Amino acid sequence: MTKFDVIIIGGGPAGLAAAYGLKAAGKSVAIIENDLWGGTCPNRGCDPKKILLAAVEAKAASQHLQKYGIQNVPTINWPELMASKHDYTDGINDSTLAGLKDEQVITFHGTAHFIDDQTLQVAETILTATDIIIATGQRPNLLAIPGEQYLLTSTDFLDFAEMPQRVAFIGGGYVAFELAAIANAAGAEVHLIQHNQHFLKAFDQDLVQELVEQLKQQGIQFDTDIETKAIRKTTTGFVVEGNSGYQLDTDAVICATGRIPNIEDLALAAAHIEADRHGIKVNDHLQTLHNSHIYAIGDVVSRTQPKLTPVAGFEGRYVVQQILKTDKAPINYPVIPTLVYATPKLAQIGVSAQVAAQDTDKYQVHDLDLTHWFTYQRIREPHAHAKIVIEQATGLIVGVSFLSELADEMINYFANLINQQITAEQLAQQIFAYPTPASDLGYFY
Ligand SMILES: Cc1cc2nc3c(=O)[nH]c(=O)nc-3n(C[C@H](O)[C@H](O)[C@H](O)COP(=O)(O)OP(=O)(O)OC[C@H]3O[C@@H](n4cnc5c(N)ncnc54)[C@H](O)[C@@H]3O)c2cc1C
Ligand SMILES: NC(=O)c1ccc[n+]([C@@H]2O[C@H](COP(=O)([O-])OP(=O)(O)OC[C@H]3O[C@@H](n4cnc5c(N)ncnc54)[C@H](O)[C@@H]3O)[C@@H](O)[C@H]2O)c1
Repeated sequence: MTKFDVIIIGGGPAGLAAAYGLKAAGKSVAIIENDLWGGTCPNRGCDPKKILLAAVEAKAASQHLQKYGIQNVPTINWPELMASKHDYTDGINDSTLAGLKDEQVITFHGTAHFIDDQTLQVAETILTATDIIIATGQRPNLLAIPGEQYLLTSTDFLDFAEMPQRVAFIGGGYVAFELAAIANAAGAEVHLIQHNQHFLKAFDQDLVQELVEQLKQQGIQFDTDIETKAIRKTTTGFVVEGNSGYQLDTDAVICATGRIPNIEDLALAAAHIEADRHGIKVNDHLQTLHNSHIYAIGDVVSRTQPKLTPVAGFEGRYVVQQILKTDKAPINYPVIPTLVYATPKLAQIGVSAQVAAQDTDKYQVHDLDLTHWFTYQRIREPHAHAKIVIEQATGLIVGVSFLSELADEMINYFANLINQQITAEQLAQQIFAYPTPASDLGYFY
């Protein structure tokens, strides 16, 4: 039996942040991973998606400049683009593992499960630790319907050797929107099948509708109020069968109906760890409910904050401080930006315009059509729109919704303004390079 100060289960962004922090502080640290080192984000999530998006963005930028100096819209060469993705992703597992070994973090490859609240087993190896951190993330939720064996996931899509002629996405959340935009730009006939009429629930619904309209104009078909009942294989492809006689012929069906926590293999009961369908239950120190020395971090945690890479890293760093006892305060999340990487991008942070509208004594909403602002006109974006929520008493920006190709950059500037509580007067004391998206910031107050 080998004993460590800390054992971490899961080698994704959450587990790695904790491992490096604890090792740097002198702890003996082991980390266990049962699949690819690096986890979801760099292997089959954020990063590969964003590499594919590079070509999609270039195509969209050219499209917007037709008749404004660019002739002919480029086409996406999918195999070349996929090779560019592999250039990056193929090395992640080995480089992550090498990085851990360089720092003398002890690595185990295999599926970990609890024997008791201080003991874990990986294959034949028994490990014990003073503190244990669960960082096992989530996986796609697959619909339990006839033909479920034909359902593909975001992981399959991000590895497509060829782009199918027709692709159907089930779901109306982040994954469906982002991957549908990529497939459509790559030339596929795309359907997005949603069981109700509500897309991207956490975002400003006016801006969501504007995004949907733009994606429709680009060729994506939105099939709403369709409960998917079955997937049937045919000689040429698949048929998606839904209520009210819905039938869609397609070549690939991607199930994007949310993600579920990786907890089944952990034998949580052996350590009296409680979980629900959203993940492991923790207190506001990220400790599991009955064991103060067992923590859970990242996507596997049952919590209201969005399940994103920077949140996983934040929790990893927080738990390091908890274990080192350098910080005893409950976790205090900053305001967290969220972003849908479609064409265009949709971003949100802080108080939404809908919430602000319920309390007009407290908030004021600036509803800004940005289409004719120099920044957006220069690149000939067909439509750019922001809603800025200002707190009346302080004049501070407390919430932003942003729809534009530039929303990914802008939302981070706003994250900084909001989290640092920067006033219009303080901003006026700064000089930004001009003309840039950042040099517009003063006009949003
Ligand atoms: C398609 C897609 C796109 C995304 N895009 C973005 C984005 O643009 N921006 C963003 O912020 N977030 C994005 N995300 C979310 C982001 O990937 C996750 O929030 C992040 O990876 C969470 O990190 P984590 O360490 O908690 O979990 P993970 O990265 O999932 O890592 C958990 C690790 O634990 C391992 N594991 C599981 N069970 C066991 C076990 N019993 N024993 C040993 N190891 C185990 C898994 O193999 C995995 O490697 C995206 C996700 C997907 C699927
Ligand atoms: N840009 C980003 O930051 C990013 C990108 C991709 C994924 N992610 C992360 O991954 C998570 C999962 O993304 P996702 O799009 O799979 O989930 P999601 O929760 O964003 O969306 C799930 C969608 O599936 C629909 N749905 C749920 N149950 C259904 C059912 N039984 N039948 C039909 N439709 C159903 C929901 O109405 C919703 O539209 C996100 O919540 C986020 O944490 C983040």
